[in-house]
Amino acid sequence: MFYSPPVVPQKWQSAHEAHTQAVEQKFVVVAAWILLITVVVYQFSHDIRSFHSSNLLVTEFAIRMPVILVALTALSTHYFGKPRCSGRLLLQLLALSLMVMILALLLLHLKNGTNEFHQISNGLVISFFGASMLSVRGLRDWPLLFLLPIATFASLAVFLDIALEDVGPLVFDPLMMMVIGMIVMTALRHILTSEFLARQQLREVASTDPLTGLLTRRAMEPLMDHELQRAKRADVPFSLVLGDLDLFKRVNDTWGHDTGDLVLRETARRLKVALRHQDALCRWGGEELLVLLPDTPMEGAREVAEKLREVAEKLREAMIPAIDAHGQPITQTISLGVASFQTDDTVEAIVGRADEALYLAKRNGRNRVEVACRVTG
Ligand SMILES: Nc1nc2c(ncn2[C@@H]2O[C@H](COP(=O)(O)OP(=O)(O)OP(=O)(O)O)[C@@H](O)[C@H]2O)c(=O)[nH]1
Repeated sequence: MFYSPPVVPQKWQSAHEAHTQAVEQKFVVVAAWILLITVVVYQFSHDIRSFHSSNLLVTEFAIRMPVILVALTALSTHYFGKPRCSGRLLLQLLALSLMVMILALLLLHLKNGTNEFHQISNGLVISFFGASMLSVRGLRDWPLLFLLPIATFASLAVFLDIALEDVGPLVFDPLMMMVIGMIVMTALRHILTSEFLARQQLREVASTDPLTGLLTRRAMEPLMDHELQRAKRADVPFSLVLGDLDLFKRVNDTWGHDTGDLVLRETARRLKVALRHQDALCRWGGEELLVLLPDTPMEGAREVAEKLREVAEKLREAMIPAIDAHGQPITQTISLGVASFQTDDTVEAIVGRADEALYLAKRNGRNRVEVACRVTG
């Protein structure tokens, strides 16, 4: 195939959906302004356009009304937040009301036998192109935006005894514009998706520690902020566990930096497997790891920390094949400090308390868990 459209991997599907919705929200504002201005201009520019059906002015205005109302609704949603309508729905309504308007105008002029079809034909070309540009979701929108209005129009034409042969030449150009519009919109959508994928890849590189594959400290900070806000708003607990590999310098000094890296990587992998899906584990510093435990009070966090300590301790058996060349097993343990959210907390304060608890764990002999004291106000 000469062209393959960008494919969004499963893991980014929901982020891509959010991105598409954000694009739709912006797009709808531009589209609403353009439609509002053009429809109003067309309503009041009959003389300039040598459009002589002034007796149909009121009927035409009624036919244009749905577009005006949908555009005003879209602008009101954007500027005042009310009514709450999704961008996609508004785009569909804008495109649909545009199609209904232009086909109804065509029907009106055909029925009344006016001779201004070159004007109507121009309007059809512009409207069909416009509606196809509003179909942000591509061909999925096509049946609703084109098939339904055109089928309704054809049925009404037959019902009103309008010969469909007379309509054919009028709709040929607009249908071509519809095809062109769909192609342009598809290309635009693919460009937007490619940009989204490039941005996601960059973000993933920036948020992943290359040695351990864990989140970086920078990626963890917004997660902690988010959890702090949620805890304050919804009164749900959360905890942090700060872990530090014990006497890690000795591993490096004895076995070399490469083996140190291996121990660090394997510890990180095993701790990650031991955590729940919603927990976040990051490399906080050199050989320091930080765990964010949402919806977890102090006691639960202590249990998790104890489990992590045991997992790290078992690393000794796991590492034997990896360091077989040296002929000796590595003993690697971890000390952990636990701190939980308290009213009026800040992220820095919780991390600070977890750090103090970790310091205590080191002082009390390493390979142990300590819990930060409650700060009473
Ligand atoms: N191999 C390797 N070593 C690292 C990495 N990051 C930090 N380190 C080492 O980790 C060691 C940390 O040593 P210290 O801070 O003295 O602490 P420790 O030896 O772990 O002793 P305690 O923390 O008191 O138990 C240093 O030697 C760092 O060079 C890394 O990415 N790879």
